[in-house]
Amino acid sequence: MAVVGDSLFLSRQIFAKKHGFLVKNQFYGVSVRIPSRTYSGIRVRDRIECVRSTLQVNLEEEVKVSRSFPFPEGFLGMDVVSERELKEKGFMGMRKTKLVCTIGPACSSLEELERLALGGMNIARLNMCHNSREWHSDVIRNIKKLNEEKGFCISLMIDTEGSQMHMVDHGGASSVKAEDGSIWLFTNEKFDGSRPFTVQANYEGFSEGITVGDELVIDGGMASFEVIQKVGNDLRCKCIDPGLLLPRAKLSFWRDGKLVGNNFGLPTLSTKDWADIDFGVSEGVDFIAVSFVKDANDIKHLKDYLSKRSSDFIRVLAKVESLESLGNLEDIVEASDGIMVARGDLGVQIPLEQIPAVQEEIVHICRQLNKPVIVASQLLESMIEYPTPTRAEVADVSEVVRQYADALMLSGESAVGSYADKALSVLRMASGRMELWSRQENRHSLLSQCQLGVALPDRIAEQICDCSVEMANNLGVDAIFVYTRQGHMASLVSRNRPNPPIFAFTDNSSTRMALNLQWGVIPLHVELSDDMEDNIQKTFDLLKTRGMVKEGDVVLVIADVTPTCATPSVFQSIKVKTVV
Ligand SMILES: Nc1ncnc2c1ncn2[C@@H]1O[C@H](COP(=O)(O)OP(=O)(O)O)[C@@H](O)[C@H]1O
Ligand SMILES: C=C(OP(=O)(O)O)C(=O)O
Ligand SMILES: [K+]
Ligand SMILES: [Mg+2]
Repeated sequence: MAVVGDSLFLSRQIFAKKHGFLVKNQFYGVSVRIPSRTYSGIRVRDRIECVRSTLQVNLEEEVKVSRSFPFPEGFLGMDVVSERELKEKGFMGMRKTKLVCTIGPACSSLEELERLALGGMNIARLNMCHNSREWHSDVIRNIKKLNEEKGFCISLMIDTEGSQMHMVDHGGASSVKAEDGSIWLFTNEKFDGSRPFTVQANYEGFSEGITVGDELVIDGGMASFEVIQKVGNDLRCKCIDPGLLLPRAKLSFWRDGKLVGNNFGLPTLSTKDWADIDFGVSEGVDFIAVSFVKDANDIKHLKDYLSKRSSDFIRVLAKVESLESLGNLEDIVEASDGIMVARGDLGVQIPLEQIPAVQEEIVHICRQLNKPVIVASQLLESMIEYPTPTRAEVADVSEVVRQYADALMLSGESAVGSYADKALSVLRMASGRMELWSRQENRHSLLSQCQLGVALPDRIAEQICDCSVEMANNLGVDAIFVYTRQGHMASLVSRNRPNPPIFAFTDNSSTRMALNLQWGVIPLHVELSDDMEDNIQKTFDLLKTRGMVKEGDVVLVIADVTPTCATPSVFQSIKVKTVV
């Protein structure tokens, strides 16, 4: 590994030998951060040429090995599941809503992960609350192995633990019952094993600002207590609503129907979270989901940190799961690369009956501001234990799809459940059915006019995407092809939720993995040249050889690949082409 102060080689071959490898004289496998410019991605060849002329360049930080497998000639990177779906069901049969699975002990072996991959998992989520980094690292290795060897395209997400008040495990018991009227001591004092009627909180300041008469709610309503005495930092409480205390159950305090002491000034990212983030960077994950985001600064701070640490563009998702985040929603959405509606903790901080409306509002704002949104938690909760979902659960999943969220997420259903594959297939079936219904019934909810871009090229891009989707729907084209480096145009097209699938061609590896989260987008890898006609012909030929398009298919083509020598507006284009 090169470090700060190292100088950089002269020849491509020597560089490759040290930090990557050459295949057919093409350079693969590393990205390099050089002062004032980042050289990243797969095709470093041209960039190496320009570095060559500088002769000696100080590396700003260590050279990082990123996406490390060489793409063979003609590599498209279309995941085998989408390819199979296309061949079996045609363009219109392709699923649009993306699926995220939380990986836990019930699905972490290579075989189990492959079953989820075959079932349509687009993103694997690793919840850093649980298990060791070594364990997560093994899962990441397995997912990368499946991508490289079996042709899947599964993106990786880590989810931070965040600073949250909860009970610590109580001496191995899976749960403890709190009976009506029983008196309990809540303390931060550490003790081994279990003590009757004593609960240990994870955070020493947990009782700060709490007064006699406040209500202590466990896991958003599993059980409730009234604070009857404050003894130093400890709280003596009487159970007023009996229930189960599970390991790591969440604690929240209420006064006059309002949440009090919102995590008491704990930082959004703890020391452990920063270490987990560094772990994610070194493992080359695609997304970092930040728990308990309070405001946009939390996100800006992390994005700034990542831009200095990683030469890959790691997307930062904000989890909306606190009262505070709801107050700063638009700013948070704007600052982040996507949102997770984390209904689990949200249900601890706001009354449950408010969740459906809040969810719909967040999904709507994300679409307006062009950010992907995941709806998470308890979608199919009963399937942790049972092989079929309840009718209410299927209705909930379908409602998320009807609202046009980008992705659905499994938590315990896949992480610890007995029927992970079945739960995934319920998501697949329910989303496919609701998407079809929405199309057939023409239920498109049109975007309300909301101009995102300010500069002319951005406004042009937006107009092209809005109009092209109207065109694609009216003409009934088979597919939309978007040529894009950063994925912006692909996401603008996705935002309009078109009837046909969106094939997004990019030469940027992190763009390809990030687009996995976007509704209706099938990300593909292609070497993009400045000659757009050539790009289009090349991809048509490739897809035709693979049997994915055939003569007579009609494709709407949008280009967003701007040659360095031209002004952007000249090259953003839209055309309809028939495959010949
Ligand atoms: N990596 C893991 N190792 C062990 N258990 C896990 C892991 N990830 C998730 N789980 C289990 O799955 C459950 C549901 O996952 P999730 O919703 O992500 O977490 P939580 O319930 O803690 O918010 C967790 O409560 C935990 O029991
Ligand atoms: C997804 C969520 O976060 P976590 O599982 O990390 O608590 C949630 O609270 O809904
Ligand atoms: K988490
Ligand atoms: Mg949460």
